[in-house]
Amino acid sequence: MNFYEVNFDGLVGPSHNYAGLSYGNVASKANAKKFSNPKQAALQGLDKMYALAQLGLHQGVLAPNARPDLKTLRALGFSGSDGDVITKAAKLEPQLLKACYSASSMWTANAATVSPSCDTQDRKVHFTPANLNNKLHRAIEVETTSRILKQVFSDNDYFAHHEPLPQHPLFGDEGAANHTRLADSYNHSGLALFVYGQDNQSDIRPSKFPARQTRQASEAVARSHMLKTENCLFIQQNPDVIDAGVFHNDVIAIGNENVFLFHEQAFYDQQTSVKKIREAYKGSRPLHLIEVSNTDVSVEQAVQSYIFNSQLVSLPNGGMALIAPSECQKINEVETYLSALKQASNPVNDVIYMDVKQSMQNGGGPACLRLRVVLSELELKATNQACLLDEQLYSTLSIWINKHYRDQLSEYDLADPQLLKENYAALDELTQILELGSVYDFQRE
Ligand SMILES: N=C(N)NCCC[C@H](NC(=O)CCC(=O)O)C(=O)O
Repeated sequence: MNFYEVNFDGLVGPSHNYAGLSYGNVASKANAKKFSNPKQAALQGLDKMYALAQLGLHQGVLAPNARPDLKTLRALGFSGSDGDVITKAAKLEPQLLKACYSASSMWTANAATVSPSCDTQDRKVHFTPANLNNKLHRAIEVETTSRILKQVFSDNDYFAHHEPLPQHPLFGDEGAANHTRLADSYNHSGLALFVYGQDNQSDIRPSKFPARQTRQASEAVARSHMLKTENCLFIQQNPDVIDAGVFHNDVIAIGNENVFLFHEQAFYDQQTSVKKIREAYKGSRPLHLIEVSNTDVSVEQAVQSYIFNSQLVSLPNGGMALIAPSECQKINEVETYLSALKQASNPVNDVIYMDVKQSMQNGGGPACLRLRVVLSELELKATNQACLLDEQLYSTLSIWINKHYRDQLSEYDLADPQLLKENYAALDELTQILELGSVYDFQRE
């Protein structure tokens, strides 16, 4: 049976804004307080999805969380009408209001870890929604994200949904951003490569910025997903690059099928880590381990350009394409490296640049915006078809965005209770378009 990788991109929500909420994420801090353009952001994301669909790839859409998150604000003691809650929070705790207004669920690489059925011992596709424990604005995503995933992959014969890991720093889990699968092809069982920032039993950790993913979290996910021990590898990210702004492994490495592209300084004790990957890989096709040297692209350039946050996709007619952020074209060394990469003897034979600047300014490149789900033909049929992008859905979503989204948002707009009404009206309509039922708190009260 055929298996496909389906990219489920997060639709950028109508409250997309720059709040400087992510300590350790250089772009988030640098662009704090800047005006955002929600409509443009959502259209950029949708255009990326459409471009991939036009390459002949299966493309899915994941609905955003509803913002503002009134449930959290009410739990923190803000009471009265919805408008009262917003007004009081804006006055007394503007930072909390920003956290509850973040559109951060757009970065669905952090929505969950997913293991395809050819890797799991019960032959189901397993999902663990990420607890995103390190940041408040992200930790509040998990409940709704989990509901959405259950609505998209609802058939229990094919899909297994786990509870998120306990909300405690010991089990900080950031989902697929720290997980790569290396295999001969999507049809074959593969090596689940988990990259963690910190092992709670070791002192090797960054000194400045937080390590968001723990080894203990990755191990728990691998256990729940019933992966074979011999098919899992846990390696540590280089703490120094976390301190340089690499807050997830997908900012310094990218894998697809039998290709793994990574920076020379990506991992702790890199030589040993790479040796372990080579030994653990059981495919019969050659594994392409492509190490990018610091002379070709420095860590700083990698963080600025997000070269490793490209999507590496297998094309229907053979070969692979790298879907890179257009910021890569602004740094000579990076562009030169990418031109050489597609000429070199490896499966990557095309580089396609994509403009997702609105997301990039918050530290989210093309790969952050998508959750990869490898599905067999039958599993794909069992998936909510209203969430799969075709010409019709592309056009419906374009109209929906143009109708509901504001052109511009500043932090002061978050204090306006009218924004809440607009957002909820838009999302209510979206759940009908994507046939999700009542996934939002405001629809369930
Ligand atoms: N690399 C991956 N997979 N994801 C990128 C996530 C970016 C996100 N930015 C933010 O949450 C910024 C929000 C703000 O500051 O307004 C984060 O740091 O968690």
